[in-house]
Amino acid sequence: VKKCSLSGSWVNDLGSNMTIGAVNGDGNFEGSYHTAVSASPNEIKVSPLQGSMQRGTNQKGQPTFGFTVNWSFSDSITVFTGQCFVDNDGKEVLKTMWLLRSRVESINNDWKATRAGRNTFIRT
Ligand SMILES: CN1C(=O)N(C)[C@H]2CS[C@@H](CCCCC(=O)O)[C@H]21
Repeated sequence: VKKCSLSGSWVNDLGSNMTIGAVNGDGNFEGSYHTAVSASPNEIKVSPLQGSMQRGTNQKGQPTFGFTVNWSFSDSITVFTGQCFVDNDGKEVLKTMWLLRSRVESINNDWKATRAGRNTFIRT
């Protein structure tokens, strides 16, 4: 039967690597995110992530989830949400959408402070 587990190591098409630890009884998890690219001029560092996945029998082994990456090298934060699928070749894949919120100097710049996108992760 199809079953997709979030724990372990993942890579996306931007070359970012993510490692997710064990999912606890509440469906919560922690991990780390290492990005290859950034909008920040600062030196890129590994950043912590924390999140939750839906549990319960109705997930049919392909659970939905959300997590937040608190960037350790820039004044920004990204929230991801998505679902863990087993694709048609039997491979696990995370289909996600994300919002990247950067700190801006003034409320007048709030309009340009949030970037959005889609992203797919496969297992490394
Ligand atoms: C590399 N990325 C990646 O793997 N994404 C899915 C997107 C959404 S988070 C962003 C990186 C943000 C780094 C911190 C900053 O530039 O403020 C970009």
